[in-house]
Amino acid sequence: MIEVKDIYKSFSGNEVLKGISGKFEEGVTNLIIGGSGSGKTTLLKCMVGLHQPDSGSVLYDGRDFTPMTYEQRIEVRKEIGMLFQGSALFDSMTVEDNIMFPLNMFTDQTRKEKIERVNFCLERVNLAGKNNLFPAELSGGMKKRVGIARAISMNPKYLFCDEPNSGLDPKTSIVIDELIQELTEEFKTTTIVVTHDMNSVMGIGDYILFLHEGKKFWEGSNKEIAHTDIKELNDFVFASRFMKAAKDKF
Ligand SMILES: Nc1ncnc2c1ncn2[C@@H]1O[C@H](COP(=O)(O)OP(=O)(O)OP(=O)(O)O)[C@@H](O)[C@H]1O
Repeated sequence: MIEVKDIYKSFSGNEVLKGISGKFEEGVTNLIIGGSGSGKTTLLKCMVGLHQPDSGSVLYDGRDFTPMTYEQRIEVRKEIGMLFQGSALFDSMTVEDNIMFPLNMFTDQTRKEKIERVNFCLERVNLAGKNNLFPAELSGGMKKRVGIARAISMNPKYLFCDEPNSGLDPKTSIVIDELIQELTEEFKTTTIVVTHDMNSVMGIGDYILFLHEGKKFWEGSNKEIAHTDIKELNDFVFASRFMKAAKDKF
């Protein structure tokens, strides 16, 4: 479980996060949603240590991450898998080398062990045998799946996904969402997905934290979201005419 407590973060006097708290349980898919500029990515970066919050704390199963030294953070970092926006694969490396990268960085496994792990991860994301392809030879959806394979290569306790559906067609987006949900349940990871994709919200949002202008405006599940009367949340979730019309069916 990851808990954030009263996180504040400003950039040059611009207060972006204004006291965010929330609990992200293991084995379920937790979403951070909100409009553009609401602070989702900033919160995620504060959680993984890419930004230092001005105040507040981030607890990884009770371990307070924010005051940790660089060396202590590395130990927690080894337990974190991260799927970056746009996949962030190394273009000059094969699929195999991309997935092996964290294993080379953080473990002293033999090459045979690393290849076995790469093959397991590739199989798990339905890309068995694609080891020697380069990112340029992959579709957007395949790149995401390689990104996921790399994110789970270290068998993480915590899995962060920043906009996993960006740039994907709706059908491929659902495949990626379902894969994230399956892996979360199978490996009991504490999974946090930053998204503004409404299909994801309705499909996999076990717990949803809605940010608006740097504040937590609402939290709940995808079953509850359709029945809230918070205007800011309704404006966000049911922004399109299609979603407005479909609201009563949820
Ligand atoms: N490194 C930074 N320096 C200065 N301002 C920043 C920095 N990072 C984010 N901001 C500002 O913080 C605000 C929130 O940005 P953030 O990227 O967290 O929003 P978001 O909800 O993830 O938006 P989007 O959905 O568009 O990615 C924006 O006003 C942005 O300009």
